[in-house]
Order: sequence, then C-alpha cells, then structure tokens
Amino acid sequence: MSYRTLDDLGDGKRVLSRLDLNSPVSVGVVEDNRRFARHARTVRELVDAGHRVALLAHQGRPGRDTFVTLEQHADILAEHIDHPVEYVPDTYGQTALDAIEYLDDGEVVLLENVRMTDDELPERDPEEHAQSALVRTLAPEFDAYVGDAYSAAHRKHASVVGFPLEMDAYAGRVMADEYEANSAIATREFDGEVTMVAGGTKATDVIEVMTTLRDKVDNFLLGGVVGELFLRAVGYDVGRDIDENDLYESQWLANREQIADLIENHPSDLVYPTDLAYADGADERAEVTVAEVKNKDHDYLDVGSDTAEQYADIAANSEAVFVKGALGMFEDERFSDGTVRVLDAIAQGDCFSVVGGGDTSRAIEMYGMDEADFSHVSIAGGAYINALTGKPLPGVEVLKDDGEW
Ligand SMILES: Nc1ncnc2c1ncn2[C@@H]1O[C@H](COP(=O)(O)OP(=O)(O)OP(=O)(O)O)[C@@H](O)[C@H]1O
Ligand SMILES: O=C(O)[C@H](O)COP(=O)(O)O
Repeated sequence: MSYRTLDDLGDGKRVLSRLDLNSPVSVGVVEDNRRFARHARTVRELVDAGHRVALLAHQGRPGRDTFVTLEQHADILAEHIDHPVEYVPDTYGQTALDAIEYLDDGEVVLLENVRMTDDELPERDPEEHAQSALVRTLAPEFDAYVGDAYSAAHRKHASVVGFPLEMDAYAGRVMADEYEANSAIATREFDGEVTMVAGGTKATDVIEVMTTLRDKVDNFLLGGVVGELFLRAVGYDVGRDIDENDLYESQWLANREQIADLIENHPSDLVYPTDLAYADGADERAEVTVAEVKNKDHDYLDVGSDTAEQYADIAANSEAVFVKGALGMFEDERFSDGTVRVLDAIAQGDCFSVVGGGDTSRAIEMYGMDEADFSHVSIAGGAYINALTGKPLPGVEVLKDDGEW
C-alpha cells in the first residue's frame, strides 16, 4: 500500500491529529452524532498506544450560529472514548503550546476551533499552507500527523493539507475506511447490476453524480426532489415550488439540460416513481399515481408504496447499491416508507452498499436499522460527492506517499 495508517505509527509518540467533529448546533448546544463515535476509534487507538495526542477540528464557519468553541466537543468525545479529553481554548498560541508540552503518555487535548484562526480557511495549495503560522508553529511540536478528517478532505484548508508536507503523515481509521468505500464506485468493477438511489433535496449535486456515473450505474432509483424534477422533465405536473420553499424552480433551471441529456441518452437506466405520497386534508398520508398528480394541490413528500416495493426489489437484486439522498421526507414518519423500505432491503440483502449524506444516513438509526448491515455508512457530505464523481480530495492526496493509494 502506498499510504501509511495507524498500523505503521508505532507507539509513544507526540501526535497531532485532524478530526472532523463539525456537528449540528441548536441554540448553542452541540448535538452528539456519529462523527464523534467514528473518530473515537482513531483517538482510542492513539491513547491505547501511549501517544501524547493533540486534536485539531473545526465547527461551523465565521458568522454562522454554528460557529462555536470546541468545549462541548471535548466532553462528548471524552464520553465516546471513555477517557478524559481536555479542551484548550487556544489553537497555536502560548496556551496551546503549554498544554501540548505538558501532555503525558496517553493524554489527549482538543485545541480550539481551528477556523477561529485566520490561517485555516483560505483555500490554498498544501505548499502555501505549509508556510502558515499555524503549521510552522505546531509541526515542530509533534512526531507525526494523523489525517482523519475525510469529510473535510474536499477543502484545501491549512489543517487539512498543510501539515503532511512538514511531518510524517498517516491516515486515521475514518480516513482510510471512508476513502476505500466511497471510491469503490469509481474504482471497482462489479459483475452484477449497480444501483444508485438518487434522491434528497440537493438536486444539483445528485444530477452531477448521475451524469458522471451514467455509464457505471444500471438503475437510478429516482426520488425526493430529484425524482420530481425528472418527472417534470417527462411531462408530469410536479416539481414546482409551493409556498416559496425554493427546492424546485432554481434547481430545475440549473439542471434541466443535464436532466434532458440523461433522459435522451440513458432512458433505460432511469427508474421513475409510479406513485407519490402527500398529506391529505386530515393530515394523513395519502397516495396518488403519477398520472393523476396535480402539483398545485399538494407537496409530494415521499414515493408511493408501489414505487417503494419496486425500488426495494431492484435494490435487493443488485450487486452494489450506492445511496445519495433520501426518497422522501423520512424525518416525518408518514413519509418514511420509501426510504426505509429501500434501506431495509439493502440491509437484509448481501450486496455491497454505501449510504452517504449526513441527512440520509440518519434514517438508519432513526428507524432502528443496524449500520453493520451496510458495507459502509459515510459521515461525509461534500467529500462523498467528490468521491462518487471521481474528483480527487486534497486532504487525501497529501497523505499518499507516491501520489497513488
Ligand atoms: N420530496 C421531498 N421534499 C422535501 N424534502 C425531501 C423530499 N424528499 C427528501 N427530502 C429530504 O431530503 C433530505 C436528505 O437529502 P439531502 O439531499 O438533503 O441530504 P444528504 O444527501 O443526506 O446529505 P448532506 O446533508 O450531507 O449533504 C432529508 O432530510 C429529507 O427530508
Ligand atoms: O460538515 C462538513 O461537511 C465538513 O466539516 C465541511 O464543512 P464546511 O462545508 O463548512 O467546509
């Protein structure tokens, strides 16, 4: 292999590791989520090997409500690794350097939100970031850098790409697992059918993925906002904004040519919903066939049960299934049927499966499914899209020894 992992790191070193603990924050409270659980594996291994560990991570972006310190993150991570994690309210000033100097074997500190420094956010090449004060100050304090922030690896930010040029660099467990599973569609050949669930609200992303993978995927199961845009393109009266929610019109204008191109050149790969679900006058789930839909009457928030059954069947008979986006607004139980039935079919089958997207993957725990029944459940958003479309991830590239993983 041409990249080093924790297996190559040895023990008893001074280690700087970049994680991605970026989390939902509501009214100042940071929500525990699977990013903590995943990175806990890397951090726990570093602790068990007796390394002195300093962690770098970010939260939100300047100007947003989610831009908060990492104090709560330290407590949540400590719970996950069952070991103290000391929050240091400084990233690379004297307070941080003191905390790093006094680390003992197996001790862990979490440095302040790295996006609170001016160095982090400019998108720059690794060579330039390696000259930043952040990198030049912290790098000499450590023996090794462990890159684990796969879900931030699409960003050319200082703590993601700057350190590996100056230090011995290794991929953490999250980095290596995510990279291998998410790149599978671009790098692996499958003998049987390859299916992609193409749903959710971020139609522009999904349609880009579909366009890139059109020769690799046999069935695109269309749902969510994406599904309605495709239905609109073939003449059904759906996929227009109601109550100015702006999910449809701007994405329709931005993508209608790519949609038309896919319909013209890959018609047999596109699987359309045959029925849709909405909330009726009594606020209960009701269904109509697509031939009967009248967009002005309802918001269509899930695929109907005939569609769910057909999609579940296709997924169950595929050799590989990649999920990008939910088939409906599953957070509301009335509209969870399509998403849950297809995920269930994947979980119960033995296909190679990757479920991505922060929102979509939440359905797995919300509806009592077991992550272990999927080949991989990604914690990445933008980086997952890059992987699906075969675009290189700068935070991954810098960890490679010879330019090839
Ligand atoms: N018809 C629909 N109308 C409105 N929302 C929908 C509809 N179908 C699916 N959704 C929403 O789509 C969301 C999931 O897809 P979305 O594209 O937003 O994100 P994702 O792919 O999970 O990834 P990430 O948030 O990481 O970018 C769910 O929260 C679901 O409520
Ligand atoms: O949460 C994420 O997707 C990553 O941490 C990247 O965050 P960003 O989109 O604010 O750069």
